[in-house]
Amino acid sequence: MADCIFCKIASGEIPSGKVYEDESVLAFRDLEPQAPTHVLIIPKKHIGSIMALTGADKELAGHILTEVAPAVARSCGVDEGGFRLVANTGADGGQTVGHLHFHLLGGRSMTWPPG
Ligand SMILES: CCNS(=O)(=O)OC[C@H]1O[C@@H](n2cnc3c(N)ncnc32)[C@H](O)[C@@H]1O
Repeated sequence: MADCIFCKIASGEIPSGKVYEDESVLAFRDLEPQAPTHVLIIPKKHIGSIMALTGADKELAGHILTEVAPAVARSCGVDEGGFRLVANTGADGGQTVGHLHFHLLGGRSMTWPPG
């Protein structure tokens, strides 16, 4: 999507701290990290949010959850200590960038419930 900042990162128009990339997914460090490890995992394809996923995205979604997130967790060294994987969705969910992304936060203890 032309005016989507994460699409611009996915295309390389905007630089990012890449930690993982394949043909369909990109992961990069968050600009304002909320934990020692704070990585965003995004589909390169523009999908607005969790609510915009369709059956056609099942393989992509499964790839992110079963392969990419674990690989990023391992590469960031948070797989054993534990991490949080968050997809903020919509206004009440705190989503400010309208391109589906999963926050992978680790390196410190997380509190519950989330704020
Ligand atoms: C309030 C959470 N809102 S959010 O769940 O929508 O998360 C958006 C996240 O994108 C991050 N972000 C915005 N622009 C960039 C960028 N150019 N590079 C890396 N991270 C970015 C923000 O710091 C924020 O954590």
